[in-house]
Amino acid sequence: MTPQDQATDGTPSPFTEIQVTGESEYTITIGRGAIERVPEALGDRVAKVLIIHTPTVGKIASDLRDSLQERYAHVLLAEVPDAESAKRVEVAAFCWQILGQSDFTRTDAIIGLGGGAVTDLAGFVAGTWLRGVRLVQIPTSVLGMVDAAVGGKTGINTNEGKNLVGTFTAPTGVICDIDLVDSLPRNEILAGFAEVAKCGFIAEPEILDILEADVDRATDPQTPEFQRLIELAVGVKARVVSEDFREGGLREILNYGHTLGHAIEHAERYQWRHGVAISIGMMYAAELGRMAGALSDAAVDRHRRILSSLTLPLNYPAGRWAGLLATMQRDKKARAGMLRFIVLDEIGKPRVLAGVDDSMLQFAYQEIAN
Ligand SMILES: NC(=O)c1ccc[n+]([C@@H]2O[C@H](COP(=O)([O-])OP(=O)(O)OC[C@H]3O[C@@H](n4cnc5c(N)ncnc54)[C@H](O)[C@@H]3O)[C@@H](O)[C@H]2O)c1
Ligand SMILES: O=C(O)C(=O)C[C@@H](O)[C@H](O)[C@H](O)COP(=O)(O)O
Ligand SMILES: [Zn+2]
Repeated sequence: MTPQDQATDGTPSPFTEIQVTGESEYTITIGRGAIERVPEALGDRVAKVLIIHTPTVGKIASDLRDSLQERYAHVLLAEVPDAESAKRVEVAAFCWQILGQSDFTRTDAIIGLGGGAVTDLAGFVAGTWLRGVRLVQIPTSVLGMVDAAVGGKTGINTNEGKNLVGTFTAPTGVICDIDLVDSLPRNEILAGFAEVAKCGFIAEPEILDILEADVDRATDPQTPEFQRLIELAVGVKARVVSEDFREGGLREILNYGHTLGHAIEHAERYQWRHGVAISIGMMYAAELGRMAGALSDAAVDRHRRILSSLTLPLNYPAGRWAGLLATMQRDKKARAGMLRFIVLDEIGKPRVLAGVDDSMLQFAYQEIAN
């Protein structure tokens, strides 16, 4: 991962550019006004573009269509249901139908515009149409910018669980235009910061220092601290994905807090924000890390302090353990029926914890149950 402040022709770039390398190579462009870089991200020889978006960003989508129409023969919009309702096979089929009826070929492209749910769906559609067409992600939520749109994981949900169907589909470019989060509700900003804090806990303590110094400035899109945090979190993700795109090992650290977090999302019928569920999941993983013997009380308290400063929840009802445990058996990190968790030995030192007996899992749950 190489942050750059110079464009390839040597002229200074007004944007921060972070490269993903390895199996897939692409640039993540960050900054106010970065949406002007969409044509570069799409690349040459594209004739048709489908912009998949939610109603909440309809105006951004139609402005983007108008600007791209000067350059591309056909620019279409596909408006899909909001939030997790987008991540359903019926919605993917609706998008495939538009692509089929518009004769999209392998040189055409899809843009995912919206929160993480839409970029997950758009990525899945791009990865499956003709076995893969070009994809540019334009996240409009904090969570999309620092995580969902950035690393090439795509997915939809099934009745049995979260993200159970999906692909690894690298985008040809990711555009994180900070202007786009100006309309994002405050509670969505804070939920997105769960994934920012996650990057701090697993790999980048500077993130935690900035959050602790002044959480209001850190979460205000008008401040330099906000953009710095987006860049730091994207940097963590880009570094990990560059080394292990297909989650053979290292990439699992990005799943910190997700084993329980995904089970909570399932239990709440996907009505909870992802970041909110992950906050509880990280508190649980911290308790587990402490019980597994390594994470200090001070580090667990640091989790508690930082997540509550973001007004994120830390607890879940005591009586729900059996159902959560059953759902966690379907976690993608499980191997041969054995649950595996990401835990920390200390801040910035994640590892896999496997083969834990149910009593320890339940004991850790009691620490976060209310
Ligand atoms: N693929 C990955 O690596 C990855 C990583 C993290 C999360 N995810 C997935 O991302 C999803 C969560 O993403 P999210 O938190 O962005 O949720 P989301 O996509 O549901 O967006 C949250 C809400 O904010 C609205 N919104 C988005 N941008 C807006 C804007 N600029 N102005 C006004 N409203 C706006 C959306 O319409 C939605 O109502 C989950 O499905 C999660 O599983 C995927
Ligand atoms: O990019 C990854 O890898 C992650 O695990 C990032 C997570 O924040 C994200 O929620 C991801 O979608 C979870 O993936 P899953 O494979 O557990 O469904
Ligand atoms: Zn996540």
